[in-house]
Amino acid sequence: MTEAGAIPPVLLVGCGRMGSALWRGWQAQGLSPSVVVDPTPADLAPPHVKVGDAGQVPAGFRPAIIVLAVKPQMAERVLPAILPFTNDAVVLSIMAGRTIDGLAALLGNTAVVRAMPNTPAAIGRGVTVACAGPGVQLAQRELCDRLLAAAGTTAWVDDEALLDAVTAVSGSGPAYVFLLAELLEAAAIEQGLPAPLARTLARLTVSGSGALLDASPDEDAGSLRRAVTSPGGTTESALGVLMADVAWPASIRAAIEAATQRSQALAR
Ligand SMILES: NC(=O)C1=CN([C@@H]2O[C@H](COP(=O)(O)OP(=O)(O)OC[C@H]3O[C@@H](n4cnc5c(N)ncnc54)[C@H](OP(=O)(O)O)[C@@H]3O)[C@@H](O)[C@H]2O)C=CC1
Ligand SMILES: O=C(O)[C@@H]1CCC=N1
Repeated sequence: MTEAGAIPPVLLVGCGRMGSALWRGWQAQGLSPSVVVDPTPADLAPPHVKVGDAGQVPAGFRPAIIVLAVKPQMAERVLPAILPFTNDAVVLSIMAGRTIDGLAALLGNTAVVRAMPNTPAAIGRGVTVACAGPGVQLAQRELCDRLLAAAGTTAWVDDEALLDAVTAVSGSGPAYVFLLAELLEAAAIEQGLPAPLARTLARLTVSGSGALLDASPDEDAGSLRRAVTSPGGTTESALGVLMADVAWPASIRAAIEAATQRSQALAR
C-alpha cells in the first residue's frame, strides 16, 4: 500500500508536450513520477530523476508503472530499452494508433493499457479514454486510472477499436478549439478591431463559452447556442453560413473521419 498522495514508482518515458501535460496534472495533485527518460525533457519541478536515455535509468529501479509518451514512430526504438524495467510493471501507452497487441509483441508478457489523453491534462481538465489489455490486473488498472484521473476525467472501454475515434475527437480535439480561437482573432482583425482587442475577444469567447458549457451540465450545447441566437439577429446570419451542409457539418465530419483513419493507419 502507498500512503495517500504518494504513488508507487513511475517511469515516464517521453516528456514532451503530452508527457509533460500529464506530469503537470500529477504534480498539481502532489503526485510525481520517480524517473523521467527524455533527451530534452520539459522543465518540470523535482523531486525526480531525469535521464536522457533508458540505458541511464538507475540500476535496480523497479517501477510499478511505465508511462510511454513518445511518438508512435519511436516505439520500436524505445521499447527494447525499457524491457529491463518491465518486471511486474504495467505499461501505460498513450501513443496514438499503437495497439495493445503490437506493444505486447515488443514487450513480451508485460501487461499493457492503451489510453488516449488530451493536453488540458496540464490543468487537470483533460479527458482520457483507456482500454486494458489481456492480463492487466485490477490493481494495475486502478493505478493507471489514478494517474490518468489526476489529469482529469477518465473513461474505460472494452473495445480497443474505439480508441481511433476517441483520438480523433478528444485526443486531437483541443487543436480544433484552438484553431477556432485563431480564426476568430484573424477575422476580428479583418473587421477592423485592433489586434490586442481581437486576441482578447477571441480567447475569452472560446474559454468563457467552454466554461459556460462546463457549468451547464443539464443543457446541451445546442440549447446554449440557441440562447445566443435572436430571431433575425446577428448570430442567425453567422450560423446560416457556418451551419450550411457544406460548411461546418461537412468539415467537422470529414476532419474527424480523416483523424480516425490516420489513427487506424498508425496501428501496429
Ligand atoms: N500532443 C498531444 O496532444 C497528444 C499526444 N499523444 C501521444 O503522446 C505521444 C507524445 O506526443 P507529444 O507529447 O505530442 O510529442 P513530443 O514530441 O512533444 O514528445 C515526445 C518526447 O519524447 C522524447 N523522446 C525522443 N526519443 C526518446 C527516447 N528514446 N526516450 C525517451 N524520450 C524520447 C522527445 O524528445 P525530442 O523532442 O528531443 O526528440 C520528446 O520530448 C505520442 O505518441 C502522441 O500520439 C496523445 C494524446 C494527445
Ligand atoms: O496528433 C497526434 O497524432 C496526437 C494524438 C492526439 C493528439 N495528438
